[in-house]
Amino acid sequence: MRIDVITLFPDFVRSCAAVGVVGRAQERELLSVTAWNPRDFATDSYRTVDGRTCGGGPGMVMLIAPTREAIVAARKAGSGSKSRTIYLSPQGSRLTQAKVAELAREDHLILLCGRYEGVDERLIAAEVDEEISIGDYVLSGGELGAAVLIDAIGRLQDGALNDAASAEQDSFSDGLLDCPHYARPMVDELGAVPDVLQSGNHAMIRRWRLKQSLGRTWLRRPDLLARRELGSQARTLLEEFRREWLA
Ligand SMILES: Nc1nonc1C(=O)NC1CCNCC1
Repeated sequence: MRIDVITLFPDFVRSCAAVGVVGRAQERELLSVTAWNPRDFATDSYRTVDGRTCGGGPGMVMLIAPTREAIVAARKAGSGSKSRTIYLSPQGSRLTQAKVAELAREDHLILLCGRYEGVDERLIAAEVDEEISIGDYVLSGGELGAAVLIDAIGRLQDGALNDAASAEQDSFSDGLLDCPHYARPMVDELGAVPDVLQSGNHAMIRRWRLKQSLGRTWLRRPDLLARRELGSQARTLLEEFRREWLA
């Protein structure tokens, strides 16, 4: 998968994509992340990329011309594979794991990162396929949104995680929050690892983990539970968790 990022801060984006699972995915050529700076496409001697907001008011807006040139160059670099252009913005649809999984199947993504008040609306209308928000708050730039997207998508590339199963067990991957995790020592001054996890009984461990995921989701994110069909085993486990919790 190829990801091109349009950003005034290419070093930031490159450094985010060079570490951890995403860095390893790039080394394994499962993913490439390339940054394009609109400033490199500005034609004036000041390399201008922003302009005053039309109609007055505070702040600057990213200019069409250099930003569009950077998008076109990124699209061309994708050597013909169909690209999908995403603008990171608070006006976008909230990012979910389902959306991450959908985008992770694309061959070529172009991520547009706004700065200042954002990007000229005409450029969004002409070049952007979808606006995505990473949350209902305002950042100083879309780069953190792009970094979040690159990380979430990168870890889903086949071969990126040493154990592919962990992607399936992550929070949200099955619409539930993740279960608690423990490492040695089995007994610590902070407490002991639950006995079931020391039992070696894999069926009981799977049952315990599902029960914990269901219970945590019920306690912390009932909205997720409301959206999820529960099978009979899940309903039984959740009931068991609720009874124990309320006892
Ligand atoms: N929330 C967000 N999810 O993606 N991008 C977000 C964001 O706040 N972008 C900034 C909005 C103000 N202009 C600079 C960029």
